[in-house]
Amino acid sequence: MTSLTSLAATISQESWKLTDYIVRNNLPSPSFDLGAPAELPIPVEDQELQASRLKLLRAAQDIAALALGPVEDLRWKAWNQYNDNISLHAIMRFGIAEAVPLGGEATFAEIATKTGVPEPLVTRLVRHAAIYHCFREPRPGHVSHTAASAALNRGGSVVDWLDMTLEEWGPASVKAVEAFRRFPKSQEQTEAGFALAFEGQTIFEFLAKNPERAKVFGSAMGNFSKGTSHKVEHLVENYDWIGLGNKKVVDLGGSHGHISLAIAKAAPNLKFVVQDLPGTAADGERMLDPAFKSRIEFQGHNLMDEQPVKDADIYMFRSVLLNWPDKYVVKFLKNLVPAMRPGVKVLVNEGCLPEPGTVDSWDDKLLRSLDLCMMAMFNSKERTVEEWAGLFTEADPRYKFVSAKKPEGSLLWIIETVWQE
Ligand SMILES: C[S@@+](CC[C@H](N)C(=O)[O-])C[C@H]1O[C@@H](n2cnc3c(N)ncnc32)[C@H](O)[C@@H]1O
Repeated sequence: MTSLTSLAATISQESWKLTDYIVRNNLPSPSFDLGAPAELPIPVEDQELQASRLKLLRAAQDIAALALGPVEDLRWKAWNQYNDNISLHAIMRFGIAEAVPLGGEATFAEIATKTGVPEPLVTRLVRHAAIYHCFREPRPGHVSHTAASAALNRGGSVVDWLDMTLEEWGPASVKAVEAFRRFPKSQEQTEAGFALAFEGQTIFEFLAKNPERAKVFGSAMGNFSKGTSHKVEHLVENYDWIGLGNKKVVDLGGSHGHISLAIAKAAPNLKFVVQDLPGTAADGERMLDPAFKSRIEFQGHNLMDEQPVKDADIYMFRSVLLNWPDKYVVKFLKNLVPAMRPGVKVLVNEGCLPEPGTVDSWDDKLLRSLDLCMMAMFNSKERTVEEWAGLFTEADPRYKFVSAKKPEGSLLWIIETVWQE
């Protein structure tokens, strides 16, 4: 049972553990100020410290909710998320962080001149964002940076992440409830929240027509793959790629080939065919390190069509099937059947929804948020291990489930099936 005092004790205890590590290692203290580290300086591989950090985060969230009381908590949850996004969205869209010099100050009028946003609006947006520690107003009318606004000023993947989230995911999520009210049993991407928000287009059609948005998406998602929970090393180090020897792997929906490349570096006898929609495959081929040209080939291929590579030993889907409703996953697996021979494997490297209460609530929230995000964007979902196994059986009972394992620290599981006649 949690109470204000036991949560406060947890917060105090876990804060001390983290502070002790930071002080003993002479690391900079976490702070909102400009110059503070952009990430909490705790090593990602130190599981004990990371567990402390999770306990602290959970307890801090829970104590805020208890201090509000259930009704106020619900009220503020709904209200704050939308309002915080207005200021954050505008700051990102109009480049307000870039208009303030790092280490200096800018007046509201100067920011208005640089960004073209009227001064009264700049004032309202910045004063709102300052409450969540993005900018400071050290004296009336003058703006300086905090650690968060400085990160926006420096640009890079965090800005791409905000850009993608606020420009595309936000509108899709606002339309999600309308989508499932209008199309309650739909398994079509064209009836998802995203399509309702973007003139009936699927996200893939939209990105194909808007290359500048595709670039932002690519950068934001690439960064997600580098995050600890999705990093490619989990797949490289937790499957016996070297033991496969001299085999051929087809990487379906492999984008620009960064996953195949990482595996190719670790297993020098494997060859790869990276398949994606023609434009993406062509870009991947152009970008490929010439040293790998003899081992990694790119091929334009639509998942909707029959698999053209018939002599591979492994067909791999990595962060691809979660974008598709069940009926399409079954279709994609059926499209592989003409290429199957006894012993050929299909690997799926995707998230698996846990049984409630079996994983840390922070990870649980991340997975369940991804599940809702998949619903809003694609009318698809995150699946349990049993649901994955069921889709293989539905596609063809000759797919035999071998194993499902979750590498330590990874949110993506490695699910293996083998073809048996
Ligand atoms: C979320 S990305 C995953 C990329 C990569 N596998 C990874 O793990 O980073 C999904 C990929 O599926 C591709 N894709 C979407 N629809 C497709 C289709 N109909 N046929 C082939 N690829 C498709 C997209 O272009 C994109 O590269």
